[in-house]
Parts: sequence; C-alpha cells; structure tokens
Amino acid sequence: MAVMRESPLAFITELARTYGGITRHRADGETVYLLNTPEYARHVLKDNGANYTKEGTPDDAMLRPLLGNGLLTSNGDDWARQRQLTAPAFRPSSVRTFDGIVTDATSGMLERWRPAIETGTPLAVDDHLTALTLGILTRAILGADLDGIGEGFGRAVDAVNRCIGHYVPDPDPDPADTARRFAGFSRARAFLDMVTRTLIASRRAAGPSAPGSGPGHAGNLLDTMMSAGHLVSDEDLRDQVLTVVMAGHETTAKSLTWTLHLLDRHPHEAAKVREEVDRVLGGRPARAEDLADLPVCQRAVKEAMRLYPPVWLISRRAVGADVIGGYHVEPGTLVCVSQWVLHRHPEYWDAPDAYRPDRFDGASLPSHLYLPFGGGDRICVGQHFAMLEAVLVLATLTQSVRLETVEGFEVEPEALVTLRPKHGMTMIARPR
Ligand code: HEM
Repeated sequence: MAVMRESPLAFITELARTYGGITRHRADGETVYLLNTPEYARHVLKDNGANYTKEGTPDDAMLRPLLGNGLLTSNGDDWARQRQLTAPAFRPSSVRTFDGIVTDATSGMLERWRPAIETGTPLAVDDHLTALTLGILTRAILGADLDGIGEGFGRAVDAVNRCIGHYVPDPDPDPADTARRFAGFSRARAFLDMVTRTLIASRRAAGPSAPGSGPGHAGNLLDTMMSAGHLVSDEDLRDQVLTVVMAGHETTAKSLTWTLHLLDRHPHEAAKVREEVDRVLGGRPARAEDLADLPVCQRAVKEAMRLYPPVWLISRRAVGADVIGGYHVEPGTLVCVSQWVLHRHPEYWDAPDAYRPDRFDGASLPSHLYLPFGGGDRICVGQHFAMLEAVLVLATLTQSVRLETVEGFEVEPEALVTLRPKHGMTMIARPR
C-alpha cells in the first residue's frame, strides 16, 4: 500500500500493465476496481452511468466540506436540475464572449513580467498561471473584478488546495502539519464563503439590469442562475460559484503549465505554434473567432493533456450490482478510471510517452480513450471555456515571449487532486 500512497501513478500503471483491462486491489480496507480499457470506462461513465454515483467516493469526501452540494458533488435528480440550470452559461456560444477577458488578463500578466523578461529572472510560471486563470474565471463567471480582495481570494483558494490536495494516510505521519493545514482550510473556507455571499448579495441588490447581464454582453454564471428566480437559494448559488471557481482554475492552469513545459522540450513543435500564431494573428490580439484557425495551438494543448491529464483519476461507487469484464461488482464498490493509464496505454497509442501533437490531426479515437474532461453525462461542463482559455492564453504568450525551463530544473509529476509538477515550473521568459 505504501507504493500506492507514495507513487500512485507508478502503482496504477503497473497494475494495468501487469493485470490487464480490469484489476482489483484493496485500499483503505475496501475493494477497488481499476478499469483500463476505453470500453469499460465508457460502461461506467456513460452506458451504465446511471448505476454509478459520486456519493461516498474519496473525491466526494475531500470536496464536499468546501463545495457543499454544487454541480461537481451532487447526484441524481438534484445534479440533473443543477446541470440544466448551469449549462447555458457554458455553451460554446456563451463562453466565446469571454475572449477579451482572457487576452486582456494575459497581457496584464505579461506586463507584470516585464522586469523579469528584461533581466532574464526566472518566474514561477505555474503560480502565475494559477493566479491568471483564477482572475479570468472570477471575472468571467461572476461578472466581477475582485481587484481589492483578489489577492486574499487567491491565497484562500491556495490554502484550500493545499488541504484538499493532500491525502492524509492512516496513521498520520505528521499530525501537527495536518492540523495546521486544516486550520488554514477553515479560515479560507470562511473567507471564500463571505466573498461569494457578498457578491451574490450585491448582484441581487443590483437586480436584473446589472451591468453585464444585458443581451449581447458576456453573460455570467451568477446572472444565468439568478434568472432562474426563486428556485435558486443563496446557499445553492454559493455552492455553485465555489464549485466552478475551484473546478475551473487549477485544472486549466495545469494544462497550460504542462503545455509550456512540453513545448520548451520540443523546439520543433514550439516553432510550429509560433509560425501559426504569427501567420493567423499578425500581432493583433487573439479572438474567439480565431480558434478554428489555430489548430496547431489546439493540438499542442490536447497532447499536453494526454500526457499530463490535469484530472488523472475519476472514481465512482456502484449503486446496484454490475458485471464488468467478468467480475461481479457488488453494490457500494469503488470503481476507478484513470486518464493517466488510458492516455498512455501502449495498446492504443503509438509511442505513448512521446509528445506528438499531430496525432490529433483528424484522427478518430476509440470512444472514452481520451478523457481529459471525463465522459458521459458528467463530462466537464467547463470544457469549452477551458479550451478557449488555454488556446488564447497560449497564443497571447507566444506572441511576446519564448518560455524556457531553467537549466537543470527537475520536472516531476505529482498526483494530488490535479496532476501538477511537484517542484512547480520555474521558467525564464525570453522576449521574441
Ligand atoms: C483543462 C481544464 C479542465 C479539466 C482538465 C477539467 C476536467 C474535468 C473532469 C475530468 C471532470 C469530470 C469529473 C468526474 O467525472 O468525476 C470535470 C467536471 C467538471 N468541471 Fe472541469 N475541467 C477543466 C476545466 C473546467 C472549467 C474551466 C470549469 C468551469 C468554468 C470546470 C467545471 C467543472 C464542473 C462544474 C464539473 C462537474 C460537472 C458535472 O458533474 O456535471 N472545469 N472537469
């Protein structure tokens, strides 16, 4: 079990390679199935998805104390109602309107980088990207600029990530550290709670004609949900806002961090991205309409999410009995699908560990093999937002700088709630 805690990626890869399409092991006193074929993944996430719940999964235990009963954590009819309510704010046609927010915020970050760019000072790029995606998300989704409280909000989100991102083994090797992180979590939760409640109250006070809620304007989640009227309580809204903020920023930041790192390690691919960005944009800011003309950028991000899926494991519990690959799955059993395993499975991918964005050039993949955004009904509601944001940030950065990993810097994936570089990502931004 120690190897599972210390290197979960190596553990699940070994299980899949040694025992095949479905494996069974014991963890924390219970039986866990790991499904290692696209067919089995599809069965649990889509075809027989109704028989699988998030309730009582380890993710649920980690996230529910903060997120309450929002879209990510709810189940059954309650989830269906919430999904219906939130979906309009995340349609491709809705998220396109956020393009200016993305490119402005990225240009602002480049501006703040200017002294470091001029002096060649290394930057903690992953931290900067996390702050960037958090700022973009709060502005786009809440329709609010958190200017004054933005920094505190960022710190609170970070404290929460530090707590929910770390699994605490039993027995706990460092109870004092756990207690410190939990105290930080409680303070952060109270702060986030206060901020979201204040935003909701001011939105309610401003009424339906609040700036940003008019036709043709970039809509926002808060307005879309509030327009559902009395059906949505402040409690529901708070859960939803925090859910979207927590589910949406760290994941997108990690997809960008890994993309920038891989492009640095593959100069030929980076040159293709630069050529495309220069040719299509000619120095002007990128817009949502450009997305279709930036396939090389899109593929660079997609391939990075194949090799380093920000969400690397999905877990469910069986509601009723099921049979998968000849195994009888009892009600209540924990069943997992790992993007890390499926995305690098040698049976399905040529040179599975190589960064080759062109493999996404028109290729049709087996259903549920490539799952950066999950699958079935519970597929990521923010996927169009995430892709728009990642490609526009990549294009905007590419216009100004070339990011180089610092010589000798060790890059190692660490599987917490998201798959992140264990030592961060320190890079030097060279002017172009
Ligand atoms: C590259 C960025 C992202 C990745 C890799 C990602 C990945 C995922 C995955 C794998 C799931 C499904 C989890 C499961 O089935 O257990 C999911 C669900 C979800 N994501 Fe994302 N996500 C990203 C960006 C976003 C963004 C930008 C938002 C919001 C703005 C968002 C909001 C959500 C929500 C609310 C759910 C729950 C959906 C439901 O259960 O109906 N995500 N995401």
